Amino acid sequence: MTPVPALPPVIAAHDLTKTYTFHQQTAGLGGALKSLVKRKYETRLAVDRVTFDINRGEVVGLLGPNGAGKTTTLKMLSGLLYATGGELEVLGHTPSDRRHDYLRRIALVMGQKTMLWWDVPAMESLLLHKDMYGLSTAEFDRNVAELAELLEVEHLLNVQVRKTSLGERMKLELMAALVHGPEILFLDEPTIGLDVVAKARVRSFLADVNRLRGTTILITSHDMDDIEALCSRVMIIDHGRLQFDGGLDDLVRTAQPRKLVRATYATPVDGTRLAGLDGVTAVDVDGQTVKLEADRERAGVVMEQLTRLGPLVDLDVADADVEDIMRDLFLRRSTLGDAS
Ligand SMILES: Nc1ncnc2c1ncn2[C@@H]1O[C@H](COP(=O)(O)OP(=O)(O)OP(=O)(O)O)[C@@H](O)[C@H]1O
Repeated sequence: MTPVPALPPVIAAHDLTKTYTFHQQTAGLGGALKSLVKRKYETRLAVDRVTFDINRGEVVGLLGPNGAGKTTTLKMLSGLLYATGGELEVLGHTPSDRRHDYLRRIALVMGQKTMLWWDVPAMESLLLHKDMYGLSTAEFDRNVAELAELLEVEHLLNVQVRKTSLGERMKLELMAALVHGPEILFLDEPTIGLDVVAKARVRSFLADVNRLRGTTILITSHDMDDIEALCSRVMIIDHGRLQFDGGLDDLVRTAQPRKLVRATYATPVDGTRLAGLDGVTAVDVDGQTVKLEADRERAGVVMEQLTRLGPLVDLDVADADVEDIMRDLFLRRSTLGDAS
């Protein structure tokens, strides 16, 4: 049998770099005048030699603390910013060329920016997209019907956008982004500010879009539930550098998260004795219950100590959730960085 040739990645970034050049201006009129005469330029390395490939149909989470370079990366991929170094090819295009046939195949949704006109119904904006992307009426009608049904927004299409709620507006934003049938969807914090129900709706919609249309999705989010629900692969960026690229499971293994331990005793115990133990943190004693966090490799010793504290009636050991793992990871890195 002839082997099936591997498909090329839809996104290929090699040593992708972005340095911002900007000038600092001191506050007030004096500062403004001074900066007119003598400008002091500064540079900031926002994305630093990042290399990755993404294949068609993947849903990848781009994670990192504030200021890590996530939005800058998405903006370069979608062609809003040019890269200052490295190579970048998306769907065979150089994004910053902003060619129409490239823009026709991608979409960028930024949770805090709107692409809908505020004072008119969303349908007006959708019709504008129809013209902009040269969609036939049949294609447009089909896409609008499919997306409106998936998002349950049929009743909102003819309502002035300013009269919709935040959650409703995000659904309409997603609709506007997807009406031209992009192959790649770049999402920057799509669930920011939404309530629990709206977040869940957006997540299941995105999962449907990926499954039904095969849309490749690259998403940034500070909400780990978004990532856990959608992404099998995560890339972690910190200080502009790619620190991890792999499965969510691998991340949990690599990060060696601490164990969360909860021990309940038949009588009140003096759990403070555990506070001095190597690898033990966050000891909380409440009468007959002791809660603590233990380093994975010290867990055995800690359990042994717990059994010696008193008559044990229940012992519960769990892994930290992904959110804790990320917090740990970034905290550890910044502490290491500060120390060096
Ligand atoms: N237009 C700009 N000019 C100068 N510096 C910028 C500009 N935009 C972003 N930066 C800087 O580049 C770095 C990366 O910013 P970026 O917005 O990509 O981070 P982020 O990971 O998306 O953060 P957040 O999670 O807070 O949205 C930060 O240090 C930021 O201050």
